[in-house]
Amino acid sequence: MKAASCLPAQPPVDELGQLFHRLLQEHQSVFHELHRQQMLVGQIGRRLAAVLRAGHTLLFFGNGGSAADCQHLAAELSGRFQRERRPLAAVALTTDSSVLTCVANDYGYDEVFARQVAALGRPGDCAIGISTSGQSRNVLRALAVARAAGLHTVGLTGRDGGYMPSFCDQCIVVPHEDTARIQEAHIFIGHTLCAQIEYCLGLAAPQPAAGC
Ligand SMILES: O=C(CO)[C@@H](O)[C@H](O)[C@H](O)[C@H](O)COP(=O)(O)O
Ligand SMILES: [Zn+2]
Repeated sequence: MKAASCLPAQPPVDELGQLFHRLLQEHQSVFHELHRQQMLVGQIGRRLAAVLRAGHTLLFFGNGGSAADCQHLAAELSGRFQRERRPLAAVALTTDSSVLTCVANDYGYDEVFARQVAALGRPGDCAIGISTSGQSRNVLRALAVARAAGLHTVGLTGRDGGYMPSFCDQCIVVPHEDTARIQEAHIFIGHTLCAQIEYCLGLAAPQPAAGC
């Protein structure tokens, strides 16, 4: 075990304070931008609710931190979010290491999500790709396969959107350069979508969302 004397004598209060100050400013500008896009968030939430109401499935996919977001959001829906209610059909395509390693090894990493979408996706389902850069080829490939198979396609992305908007029926771009800030905005959007799904399906206490 490391001796306590290895720790700095004083916590770097000024640096931490500056960091928090900068993060607050960055979050303020990101959330200001999301506020501008709230109509789009509402439209996507209503569309996802309609997909689920019709007995279809949401398929989530992304890399790294976005893979974690996919699992997080699929769990909110198939497991539990804010209310006791029936489980909803949502799955993350990022979790089965046997499928991921088989497909990457035999067909290439670009195919790891596309092949699962081809195997599992049905017309009327919704494919949700998450990529902070909008440049990840495996995410773009899966969206292309989904669209060709008659799935609705939704993207969460960042920076200038990369190629994502042209692969998606509905796409939210978080116009920030820092991957961490984009991911934080994505999980905020994801939670908002979960709340709206529960509201639209009559599964939660009222929240301000019209026209479900
Ligand atoms: O979480 C982080 C960085 O915050 C990383 O794991 C990050 O998700 C990975 O580098 C991803 O491969 C980036 O892919 P993408 O978001 O550009 O599609
Ligand atoms: Zn991250």
